Amino acid sequence: MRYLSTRGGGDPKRFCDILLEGLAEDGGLYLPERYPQVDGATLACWRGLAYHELAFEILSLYIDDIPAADLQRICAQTYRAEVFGGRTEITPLNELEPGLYLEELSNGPTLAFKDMAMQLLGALFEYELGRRGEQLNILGATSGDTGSAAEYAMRGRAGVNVFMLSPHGRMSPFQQAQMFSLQDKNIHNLAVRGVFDDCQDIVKAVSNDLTYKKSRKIGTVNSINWARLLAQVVYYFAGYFQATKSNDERVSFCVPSGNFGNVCAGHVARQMGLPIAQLVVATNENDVLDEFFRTGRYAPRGAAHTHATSSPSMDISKASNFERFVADLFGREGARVRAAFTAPAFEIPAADRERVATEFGFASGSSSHADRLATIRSCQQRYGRLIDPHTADGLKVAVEQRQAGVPMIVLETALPAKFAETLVEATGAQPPRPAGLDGIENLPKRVQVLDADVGQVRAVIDAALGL
Ligand SMILES: Cc1ncc(COP(=O)(O)O)c(C=O)c1O
Ligand SMILES: N[C@@H](CCOP(=O)(O)O)C(=O)O
Repeated sequence: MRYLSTRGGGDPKRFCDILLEGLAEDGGLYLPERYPQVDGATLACWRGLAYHELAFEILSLYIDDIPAADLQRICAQTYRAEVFGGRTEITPLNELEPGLYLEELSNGPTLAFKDMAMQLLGALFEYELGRRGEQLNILGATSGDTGSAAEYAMRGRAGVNVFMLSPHGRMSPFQQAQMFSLQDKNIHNLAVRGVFDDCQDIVKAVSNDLTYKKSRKIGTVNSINWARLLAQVVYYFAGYFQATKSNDERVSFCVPSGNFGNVCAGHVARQMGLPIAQLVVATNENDVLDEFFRTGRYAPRGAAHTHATSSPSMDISKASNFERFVADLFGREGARVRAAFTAPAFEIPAADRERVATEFGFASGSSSHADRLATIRSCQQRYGRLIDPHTADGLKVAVEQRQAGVPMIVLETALPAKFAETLVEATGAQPPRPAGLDGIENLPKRVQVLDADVGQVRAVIDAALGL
């Protein structure tokens, strides 16, 4: 399989090259030249596979530069019950009521869905860097969960340093503690005075300076990296197999969304032929994506118009991965994609708007603080299940968008323990904490606070590398 930039520049590349490269040289994001097609016979063979076996089957359709035996071993070592809360299914499906399901994606080490891909990415980086005898300096941006998942996946790994930018004071106390309490020498936390989008802009600016990127060996763990998305495709198949008995059935997914990585993985699964009826994008008050799906206009907002909400990991107004979907919508016309994503905003023609829903199956909705609290409460009362504020955004929108006769799967993107304040406001009680995490907020913290300034970030990287 070869990979091409959404903006059409550069030559086709192989998987392991783009794994280490992250952002494409022309500022675009990598996509496979085509989506491998999965027919009924293949689905029938995959039904009943263990999660790591399913992961291997899907990954091998996209990765032809790692020997099969090695990839099989990496998948088996990554997707083990011990790493994912003792659950052998890895992403168990819970029936809330007939036709409405919650797929658990947050049983990994940092209690959010990011672990699903990040654990694999850590193993892939270590494998490929070892093979090449190289080092990688990861520059990442987080609104709360990518950061800790990446740091837990990369801590102590040979050949990898992590520099993680986060919006100063905007993550929950638990999220901050998870990241900032790590004392490993290869982990560097940089809190930026700004919002997540400022952090992501800095990551892209540093990566777009090709001389700097090459000389410092800068890579990425954000969903900028195709490998992140590819790993996330697997749990759409796993959810589908658990919710259905035959491959003639269709299901819909509702996905709490911010940077559009998670639902973009669903889009890839659907393009491969997984029988998905709808992909429902659920946003919080930062509803740029919902606005697009309702109106056809994509208008990213600045920091002043990005609200601090009680689902803070989705406080994003410039959805990086949206470019991948638009590349498919525009028939991979690189120049058109570049024009759209270098403009302050863009609007798609009416004919394309129709295709977004009919050909690609997208729908959307948004949720507010009051909705979130009400949904957490009603989910606990009706189904006896505690959910986190991001998952609540998803459940609220899922219930609104459900279609008769089509099972709806809501992706659970984090555990309630990460967002105690909102859980207490909704239910009056502290959410339970998995063992070993009591008092994490009181541990000593290691973090540097910086302005939203590319120069300051580069200076920290250079100092850490002894340059
Ligand atoms: C808990 C949680 N839910 C939802 C999202 C949104 O996912 P995405 O950015 O892939 O759209 C994030 C952040 O990415 C998150 O951390
Ligand atoms: N919500 C994310 C934001 C970054 O998203 P990514 O999927 O591009 O890594 C976070 O928790 O950091």
